[in-house]
Amino acid sequence: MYIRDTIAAIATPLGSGGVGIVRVSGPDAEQIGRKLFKGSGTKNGGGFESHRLFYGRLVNPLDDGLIDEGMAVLMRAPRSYTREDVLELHCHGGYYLVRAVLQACISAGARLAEPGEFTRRAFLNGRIDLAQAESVMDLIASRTERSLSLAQSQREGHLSRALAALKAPLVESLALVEAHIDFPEDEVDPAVFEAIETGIATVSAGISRLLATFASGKVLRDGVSVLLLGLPNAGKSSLLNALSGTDRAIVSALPGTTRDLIEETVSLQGLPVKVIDAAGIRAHHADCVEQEGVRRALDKASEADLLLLLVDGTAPLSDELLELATSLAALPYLLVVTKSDLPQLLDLSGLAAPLGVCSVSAKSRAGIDRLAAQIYDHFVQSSAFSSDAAAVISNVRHRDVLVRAQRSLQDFADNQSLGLPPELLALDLRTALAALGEITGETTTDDLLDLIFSSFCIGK
Ligand SMILES: Nc1nc2c(c(=O)[nH]1)N(C=O)[C@@H](CNc1ccc(C(=O)N[C@@H](CCC(=O)O)C(=O)O)cc1)CN2
Ligand SMILES: Nc1nc2c(ncn2[C@@H]2O[C@H](COP(=O)(O)OP(=O)(O)OP(=O)(O)O)[C@@H](O)[C@H]2O)c(=O)[nH]1
Ligand SMILES: [Mg+2]
Repeated sequence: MYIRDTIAAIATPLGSGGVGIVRVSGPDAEQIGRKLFKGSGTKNGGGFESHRLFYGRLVNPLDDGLIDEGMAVLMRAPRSYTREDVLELHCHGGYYLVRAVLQACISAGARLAEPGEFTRRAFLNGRIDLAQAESVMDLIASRTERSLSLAQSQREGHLSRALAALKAPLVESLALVEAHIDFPEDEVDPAVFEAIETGIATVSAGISRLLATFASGKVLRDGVSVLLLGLPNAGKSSLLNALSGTDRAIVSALPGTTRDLIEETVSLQGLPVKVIDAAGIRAHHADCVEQEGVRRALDKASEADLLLLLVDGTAPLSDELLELATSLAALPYLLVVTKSDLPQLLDLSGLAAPLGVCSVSAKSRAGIDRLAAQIYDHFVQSSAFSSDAAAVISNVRHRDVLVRAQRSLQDFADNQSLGLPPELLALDLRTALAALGEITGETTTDDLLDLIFSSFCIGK
């Protein structure tokens, strides 16, 4: 990929919208702007004043034919998103219109940007590091306040700074080890060994602390799925509606109402949760459609991150329910007793509740918030955030890199106690350092960058 050329892409979602933006970055951005934007303010001085929005006409550079009325801004390097000259063309947000503006940019000499290429250039040109570039995608993908604030914290560089703080003692220890490569061991001051050991222990503890945030960080970023299972009429669809505050699923007094899987994503205290409602489980189906629904429900059971077994609190415990609970034995579930606003006839003794019990009413909403909190607590360990609230890892790539770095530090400790020569010890520390550098992108390869940025959307 050449960074000398000029790229263009649609920056706004495709479809109808108030405004659509086409973004151009690279050395020809200004020239392209002159070819296809005719604005009153840009005429006389013969060009764009940087960082100023102009009103004018967007025209086809091939024949000067009108495309749209629009606005344009040129942001001269290095004060731009990519640190290159960036041109933005703002037109009406029409499906065809925005494409026509993009096509005009291509006609004027730009090339279509690859997915994530604007952000990749921001990284390659040193405006942001790799962890910050990755956070841009998380920003776009986030659906709850919590996942957004995780992404913002990473974009602001909290993770990068935490890593820098780990690298410093590692670099110092490496310098000490390397300084003693040429000296036989008995000439080395024992205080030096101690300094190295302390340094490495600090780094190792810091890595462990970051790794401890991963499980919670990942679920807050990516969300989880929760499957509602139970006998027909247990109140599954009513609970889906209560948790989501919608009328998403049909509720009726007829057992066997729901057949398809019905999903709705809700935010439970900022945790993105995909709640899945399913057919009630029973052996004697009304018809083959219900039978298929039951099959799909049970299939989903092993896939979901958490099962809620819903039990109608107004009915006595049935053999069917015991059978269902037993069939789930290998999959831990949270037992949810429903319809708590009505007189309760259910005796729970004899029914296992591996993850606890809670009682709710979809009708009065009693217990709904407590259930939401229980689901949240099941996935998010608040302890992971209490100590070092700023830096959290939520990305599998970062986790894998930290595990690798930790392993190299362990190798260092093992090799040191074996009395191996400092050359080898230095190698372990350098490997750890290089691994840490992969998160922020000091050590990286084109393949890694291709992998990361290919999952971006075009135009970002
Ligand atoms: N119209 C528009 N809105 C947008 C973006 C954009 O590209 N265009 N952004 C795209 O993601 C986001 C804003 N992110 C940006 C980040 C940095 C710079 C930038 O120019 N930074 C320079 C200069 C800062 C300055 O002028 O002081 C720098 O940091 O060197 C611009 C946008 C969200 N909103
Ligand atoms: N009073 C009261 N009635 C409820 C409550 N939850 C559900 N119901 C009633 O119980 C019946 C069954 O509710 P659904 O939510 O359709 O039950 P389901 O588990 O989805 O049933 P299927 O889709 O047939 O498996 C309906 O008549 C609901 O109005 C509740 O909290 N309180
Ligand atoms: Mg239902």
